[in-house]
Amino acid sequence: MSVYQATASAPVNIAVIKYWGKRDTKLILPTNSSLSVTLDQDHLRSTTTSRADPAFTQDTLWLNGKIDEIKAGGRLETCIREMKRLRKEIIEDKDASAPKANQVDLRSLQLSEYKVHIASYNNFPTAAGLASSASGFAALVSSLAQLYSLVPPLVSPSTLSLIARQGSGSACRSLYGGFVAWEQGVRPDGSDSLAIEVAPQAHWPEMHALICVVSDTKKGTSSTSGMQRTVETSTLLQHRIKEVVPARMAAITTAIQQRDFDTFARITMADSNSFHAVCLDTEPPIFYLNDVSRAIISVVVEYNRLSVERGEGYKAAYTYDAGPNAVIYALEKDIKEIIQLVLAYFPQTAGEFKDVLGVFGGSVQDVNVHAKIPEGFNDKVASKWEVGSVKGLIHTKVGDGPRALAPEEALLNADGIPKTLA
Ligand SMILES: Nc1ncnc2c1ncn2[C@@H]1O[C@H](COP(=O)(O)OP(=O)(O)OP(=O)(O)O)[C@@H](O)[C@H]1O
Ligand SMILES: C[C@@](O)(CCOP(=O)(O)OP(=O)(O)O)CC(=O)O
Repeated sequence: MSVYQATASAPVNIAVIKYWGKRDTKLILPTNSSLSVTLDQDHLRSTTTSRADPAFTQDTLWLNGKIDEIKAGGRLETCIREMKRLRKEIIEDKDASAPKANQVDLRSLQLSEYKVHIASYNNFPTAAGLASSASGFAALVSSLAQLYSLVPPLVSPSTLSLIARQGSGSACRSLYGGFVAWEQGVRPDGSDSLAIEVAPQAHWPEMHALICVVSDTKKGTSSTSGMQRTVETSTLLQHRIKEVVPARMAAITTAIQQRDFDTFARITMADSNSFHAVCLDTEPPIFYLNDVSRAIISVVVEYNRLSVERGEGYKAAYTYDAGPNAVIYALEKDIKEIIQLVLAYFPQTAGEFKDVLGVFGGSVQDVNVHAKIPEGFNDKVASKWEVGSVKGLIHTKVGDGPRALAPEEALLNADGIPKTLA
């Protein structure tokens, strides 16, 4: 009997214009458009295998080897149901004699009527403010799209993004590589609230990112509940939605198209600040940044001041999601200097984090030997922190969209059970 199984991986994305607020919590329709950079899956990714089988008795999902309950009416159920519906609508209803591999078994069920087993694995901490829900739901939708043959040119990533969006808003942007906008849309049914590609990865491959992991534990206020509270209580959010974001979306799109890093950096930092300002304007206030986050901001601000003084314009852009971890965007030519600077203020545990060693062209036991403050930098802007204040550094760059993986990469065994559990 045929095996109906597919594996896909999907990237994390980190927004430079932040999504914060829903106008419809069930359909996950945002109060403003947003824009992100997709990060390289060679570093951070979710991998998901989906399998449809007439012998399965219920839809089941394992996340990192543990069953994740698919609650009725919940986000996982919505995504799985919508992918089955799309399969039925686009393929099965159109062609009763659909290709054999997509067709029937002894009980005359269509593929979309089989129950599915899904195994997913994140190669980085889940629910720690590293956008696991974004890569996770994008990988889920991508693996089901492969399984159900809902692939281009029949189905575009934008169409799939409509479904990933209902898993987690930011997930819709992980359906594309490169630079991606999530257009808020106006229709009440959400059919125009989708992701579009602003520029592919190849347009600006020099865009690198340094993730400073300040905390890898579960955060206090989830994005979902935090943004809802902001919508209900913040007056500043209304100004952000109406006046601030639309102009920034247009300006940063142009900056990306023109590969204008200085403007890209100014807008990115301004929007991170605006997002954290509306968090503070929430009742009761929400604090995602901590003292380490703020020290990183001070270091980046001084670095940019020096860069302007040198006539080079802004060279680093910090941005923070709903947690204390910093993502610093910078061009490839400057990333080494920035990593050296970060090491000078936030020393790493010797021998542990090797994710930044690539730029130093070799391996040493203690990455801290590379710490260096550029000449002319006012080193009083922040104090030097203890080892471990920044727990890890991940050097990555702009990356591609979801990938279809080979059968050998499957996370399910021949019985449709995660290989790690068998
Ligand atoms: N690989 C995955 N497959 C399916 N669902 C996932 C996957 N990874 C994460 N999720 C879902 O996303 C939730 C975590 O989302 P949450 O928003 O709390 O954290 P985060 O995405 O790391 O942070 P943020 O979105 O604020 O950056 C998990 O509890 C799980 O429900
Ligand atoms: C701060 C953010 O990262 C918020 C992300 O929120 P989520 O997409 O995690 O929220 P839900 O739609 O409720 O799942 C900004 C962004 O990614 O644009």
